[in-house]
Amino acid sequence: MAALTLNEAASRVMVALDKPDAAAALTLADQLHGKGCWVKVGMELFYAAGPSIVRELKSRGFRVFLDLKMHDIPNTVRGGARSITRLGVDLFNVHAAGGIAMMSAAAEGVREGVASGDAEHAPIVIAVTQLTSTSQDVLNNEIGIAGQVEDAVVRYARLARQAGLQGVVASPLEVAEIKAACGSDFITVTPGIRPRGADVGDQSRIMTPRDAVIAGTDYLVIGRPINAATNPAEALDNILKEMTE
Ligand SMILES: O=C(O)c1cc(=O)[nH]c(=O)n1[C@@H]1O[C@H](COP(=O)(O)O)[C@@H](O)[C@H]1O
Repeated sequence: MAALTLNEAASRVMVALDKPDAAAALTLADQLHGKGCWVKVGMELFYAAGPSIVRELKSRGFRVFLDLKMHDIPNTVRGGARSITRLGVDLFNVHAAGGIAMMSAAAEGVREGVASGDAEHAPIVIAVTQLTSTSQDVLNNEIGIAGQVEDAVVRYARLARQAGLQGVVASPLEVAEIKAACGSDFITVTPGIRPRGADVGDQSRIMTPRDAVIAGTDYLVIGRPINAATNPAEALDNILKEMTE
């Protein structure tokens, strides 16, 4: 495998703007401006700042992953997906646990949003498999799903593919099995990234940035190792350097 250039590495990093309001998120975004990374807007920021934060980030030239993890009846998810598509995000997610009908409805909502003429492009839609905070023990003994985490993840990935979605969110630990089951073009977006020595926090299924690249993941979602750093730009630079080695 050829080593990544810094630009290639940056285009595969999605920095989670997990901040309490628009001002804090935009301060962080401005520190990352020009690096070539994506930004991710999740629940904390979106519920505080609303759709306008997506427009602000798009106007600054960022590619935006809207992480609202929709999980509802198909009709509701279809409408949500239509609204998100009109908002102009580049990628968004739903929960695979909603099943094939729900995930297909998300894809249908995207088509409707594009057909309405209000969207410039169709966002990529991916499905969350098992959250990276879920350990083998919690899966088996708390949630009550038997078997290996990887098998549960691959099962959800297959459902997402069947529903016509373009990829999944999973841990980088599961990328090889997902690609083997769903094809190399099936996109893997992987949180649970921790540089060596970084605080693991509430994550369970983790990998270093370098190992995630070697595992063949398409996108690395990185939050606290960058957004809680004293110097986020420097933290990102260090991670990009590691990814290219
Ligand atoms: O969909 C996600 O982005 C997501 C799925 C998942 O399984 N695990 C996960 O951590 N995430 C998100 O990825 C980010 C990880 O942040 P850190 O743990 O701070 O690096 C957070 O914004 C999470 O909401």
